[in-house]
Amino acid sequence: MPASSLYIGLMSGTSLDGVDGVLADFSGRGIRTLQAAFTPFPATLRSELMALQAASENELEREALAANALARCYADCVQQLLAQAPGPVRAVAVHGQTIRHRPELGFTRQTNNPALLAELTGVDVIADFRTRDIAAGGQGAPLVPAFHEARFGKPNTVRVVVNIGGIGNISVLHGDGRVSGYDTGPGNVLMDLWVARHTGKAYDEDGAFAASGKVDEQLLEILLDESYFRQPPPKSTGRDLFHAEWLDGKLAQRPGLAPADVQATLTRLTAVSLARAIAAETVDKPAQAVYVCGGGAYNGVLLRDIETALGGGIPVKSTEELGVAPNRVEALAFAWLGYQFTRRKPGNLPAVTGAAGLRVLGALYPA
Ligand SMILES: Nc1ncnc2c1ncn2[C@@H]1O[C@H](COP(=O)(O)OP(=O)(O)OP(=O)(O)O)[C@@H](O)[C@H]1O
Ligand SMILES: CC(=O)N[C@H]1[C@@H]2OC[C@@H](O2)[C@@H](O)[C@@H]1O[C@H](C)C(=O)O
Repeated sequence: MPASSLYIGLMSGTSLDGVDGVLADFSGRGIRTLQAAFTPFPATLRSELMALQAASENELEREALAANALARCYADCVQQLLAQAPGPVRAVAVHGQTIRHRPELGFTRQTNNPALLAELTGVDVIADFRTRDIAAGGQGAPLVPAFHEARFGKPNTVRVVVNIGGIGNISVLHGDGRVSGYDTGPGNVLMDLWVARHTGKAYDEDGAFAASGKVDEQLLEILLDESYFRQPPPKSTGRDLFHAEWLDGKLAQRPGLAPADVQATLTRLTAVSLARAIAAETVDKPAQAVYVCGGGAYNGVLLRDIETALGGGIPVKSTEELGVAPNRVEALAFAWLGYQFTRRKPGNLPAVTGAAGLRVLGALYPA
């Protein structure tokens, strides 16, 4: 019997909202998503994962316990997908939960318990996708550009794929096989933090809170005065840099603003930092369109801000137009990375991460 071409991809990203899963088919032509599922994190796990983003008391033990709880959430998501699978699933490819990302120190940490996940699901698990790229001198991130090229690339067409999760990142598909990309800075992470502080909501639904305020140009300049934005690629970032203390330090330089005005300005910050990165990477040939994925694709104010920041001449669309719903792209990317692993094909792009060469990414935990 030929090996199954069905894979499950799981991604739980910097927003810490839960785990997105897809069941994908890599048989024949194309990459097809058959089903999708989402398992939200219980509030206790979410707050513990948030706490583990920075040094704290007894963190070794707490990380191990959080990894066990995380594996149970992953298993729940996998079970939902297995129940709908038309045949046996070859492997589950799981990102894990980033709790530290310090490539400049030679490490990144995605907490996880893939052995427990294999035990709970009875399916091969492929995990730990970033460390090999870092071992080869790379950033270990972003990894999605190779997948974006495989799924969304079109010959002789310059396309930009923008992921707006907690962190923002771009993939520029130059249409001639070249791909560039990097993390641009905050995606939703600062907006989420601010809206939660002032309204108690987890995120700014369709940018409504931002729309009720106005951008403060002075604060925007203060926020943009961050060396990360000026740093040349390869580069990647996370909550290690863009956290509450970072924001509060900036706001202290421009006190007394209405909360809605700060939200409007944070939305603009994400848009401007993305647009500047896109412009810098497409100087020789402008992009024909920008395709947005990640939760930020559901924020209309942010999308309009990006279009304006790009100068108005480049259409900003959803990856839905290319056949993949925005909230499925990252999980599908990990299913693809799992597929690459089983074929012993590389998952990284040295031109993006800065690694010394192409590498097979991941480690196998057999069922
Ligand atoms: N309807 C909506 N309106 C506005 N924002 C939304 C909406 N839905 C989702 N979001 C935003 O998207 C975020 C989740 O995005 P996503 O799941 O892509 O992030 P992630 O995968 O955790 O992060 P990363 O890609 O950085 O690892 C939410 O925290 C929220 O800020
Ligand atoms: C270290 C880490 O978890 N990085 C994430 C994060 O979320 C978005 C951005 O920062 C990106 O670099 C990456 O995720 C995607 C899946 C990637 O590797 O391409």
